[in-house]
Amino acid sequence: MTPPPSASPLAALTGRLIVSCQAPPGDPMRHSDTLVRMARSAQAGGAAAVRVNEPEVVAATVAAVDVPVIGLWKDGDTGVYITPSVRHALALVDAGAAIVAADATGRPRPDGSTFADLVAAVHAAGAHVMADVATLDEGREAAAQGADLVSTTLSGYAPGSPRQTLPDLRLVTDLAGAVDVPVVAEGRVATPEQAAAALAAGASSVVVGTAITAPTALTRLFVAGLAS
Ligand SMILES: CC(=O)N[C@H](C=O)[C@@H](O)[C@H](O)[C@H](O)COP(=O)(O)O
Repeated sequence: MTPPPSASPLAALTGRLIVSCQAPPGDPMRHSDTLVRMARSAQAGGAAAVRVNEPEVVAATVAAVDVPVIGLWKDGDTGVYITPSVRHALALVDAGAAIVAADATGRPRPDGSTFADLVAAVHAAGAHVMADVATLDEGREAAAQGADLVSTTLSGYAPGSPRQTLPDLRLVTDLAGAVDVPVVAEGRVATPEQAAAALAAGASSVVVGTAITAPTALTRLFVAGLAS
């Protein structure tokens, strides 16, 4: 197994907030300069890192912020769609991502590769890997395959995980007790109190997306609140 690059920039994430600066297909915010400005705002507010979709946006963000950029490349919206192949992962490293986030659920990947192949390729290219998982077993397996961080990103979205409106803090605690790498709480963290609870549950860092960077989704919540 190719050894991972030196510990930096992982140490800078400990106990800190990571802001996911993404917008879904069709959303008016899905515009490279807009997303870069979101990332700059996140940095100005104290984020330790930003999580950014697609190589073009990653490259523009890397040029605009001083914090580490976690790159992912969503391709499709079913099965393995977060950085599904080695090609996607290496494009993110080429774009300047310090950390590549990728699906580590163990489902079949479109290029027939394994998560371990992706880890080896990213490490050889000089970056780190954040494993997006849905279950404890997937997190264990991802860490055994060389992931540098394990994130609860896919809990509630991939098979075998509970559907819920709250963050999966049970999974955070279970992972923290089972793997030697930092555990990231990600998915449906909607308030500062929930973020703090995630750290207390054993997370090393917390990712917040929708609650900070998604005005369309947040507006819908208020509109629904007025209608009820
Ligand atoms: C499941 C999936 O595809 N999650 C994606 C991963 O990058 C993003 O759409 C989420 O916004 C991100 O994980 C942050 O979560 P939340 O927006 O709930 O704070």
